[in-house]
Amino acid sequence: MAETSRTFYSTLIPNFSKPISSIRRTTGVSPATVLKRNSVSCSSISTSTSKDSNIITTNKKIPWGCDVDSLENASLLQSWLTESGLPEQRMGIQRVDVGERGLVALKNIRKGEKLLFVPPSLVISADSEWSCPEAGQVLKRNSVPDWPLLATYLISEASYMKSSRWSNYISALPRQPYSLLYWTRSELDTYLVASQIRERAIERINNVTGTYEDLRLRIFSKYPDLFPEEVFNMETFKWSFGILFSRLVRLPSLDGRNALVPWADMLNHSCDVETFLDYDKSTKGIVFTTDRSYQPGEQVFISYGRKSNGELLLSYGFVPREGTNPSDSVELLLSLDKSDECYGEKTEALRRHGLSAFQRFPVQITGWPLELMAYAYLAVSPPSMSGQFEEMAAAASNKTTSKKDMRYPEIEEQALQYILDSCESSISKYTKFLQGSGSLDLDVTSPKQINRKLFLKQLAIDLCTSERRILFRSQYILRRKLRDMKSGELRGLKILNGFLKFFN
Ligand SMILES: C[S@@+](CC[C@H](N)C(=O)[O-])C[C@H]1O[C@@H](n2cnc3c(N)ncnc32)[C@H](O)[C@@H]1O
Repeated sequence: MAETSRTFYSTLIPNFSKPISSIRRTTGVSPATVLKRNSVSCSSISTSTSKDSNIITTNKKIPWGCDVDSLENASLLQSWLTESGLPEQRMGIQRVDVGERGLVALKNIRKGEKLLFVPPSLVISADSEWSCPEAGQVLKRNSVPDWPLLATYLISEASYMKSSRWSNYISALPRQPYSLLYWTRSELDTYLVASQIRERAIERINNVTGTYEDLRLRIFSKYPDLFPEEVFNMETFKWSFGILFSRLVRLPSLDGRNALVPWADMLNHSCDVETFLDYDKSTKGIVFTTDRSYQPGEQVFISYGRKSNGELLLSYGFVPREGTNPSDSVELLLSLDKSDECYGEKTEALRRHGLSAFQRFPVQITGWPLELMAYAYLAVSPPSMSGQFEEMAAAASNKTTSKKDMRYPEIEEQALQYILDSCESSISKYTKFLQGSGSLDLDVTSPKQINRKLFLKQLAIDLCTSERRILFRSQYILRRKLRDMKSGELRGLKILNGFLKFFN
């Protein structure tokens, strides 16, 4: 199975590929259609220009969905799926140790077995029928891409409550999915100050906000009967995008279609398994093939993809235990020195290859990518090497196939020292956060807030500990390399001195 088939899709939301224009008002929408909907107040949205602008500050409850651990709604979902054609399963939804609710083996499951068989009729995709077909037609006429289309679809169906065919599915979805979308700006600043995931979360929140604003301006405001603001607002979009980020799956064997797969999306992630959801052409259903055996009562897992702990926190709201994720990585921020006399020239070369004077690169416990090394060469290279700036920038951008293993022995030591300095400055930020995290200001008058704070703090501590561990490893390797280089140089110098003495 292809790698991509296994991943819960979590890239940033695509922007509209072309401007949505020439929208005409449709007629013939029955007001009763709108009245059937349940209203959602948008009074909780903050549009202030404060530090928290673009971020919803109050988490008003969504009137659909359930508590993240509700088994009652999950069993209603199970009954409805069975009535709707889901074949008998070898797993059941239960309360679990990892991920609150999950799928548990009911029988012995062998390694290599195909499980699930969710038929395409029970899958939500961009082609699903709308309870309000006119709303779907408007979005399609305006070429709204899959992600915003599905986010709108989910809200639309949720608002139809029992009249939607997906009502049992939506009732079993978490009312507040775990995701960094639900962290306020000040929570991100406080708890993720050391981690580059903070930037990724801010980018994502801005992306979701921007996507909603785009839809509102270009479509919703022109069709208020189809998209009333009590239903289609920032709060409901935050919910639907939170659901998509944590549950949408990409199915390569169905032309890479993005889909919500009820029942299959009750499976939790484990870093120890390498099995992913996909459409199986022979059985005509969504399946996954087990890569280990399970005893009755054991929780069954899939993989959400080879993601770092930071990426798992960003989309799914959890951090695996330290040292258990072989795909873990930390993003290291590198930058050009503004006082470098070639700063302008280097920045230009980077810009031509889609990079900037500040760039993040992933570092793994096993090492760092060639792109990072190329960026470091560029950052430290002297004016005499300006003829090579272009190839260094190209290699840093990963867009070149040639010169992948480029080496510049004359500046290698400076380049490694530059990476070491960046690593150490990042380590000191993590250490400062981790040392200070014991003395955070907890509000003891509000137990709910304490729980939230403690919960977020624990996630941040887990993330920062795992990210710092990777940096410590890089620091060790870099120091050793530099020491070896220096002792090599010293040995070279001694040999040279010996020669000189001999000839003298
Ligand atoms: C696709 S859903 C899985 C079903 C989910 N547990 C439920 O009850 O709806 C993904 C969510 O499950 C939880 N989850 C999945 N794997 C997890 C893990 N290894 N540790 C903790 N939580 C996990 C996270 O809340 C994540 O956002």
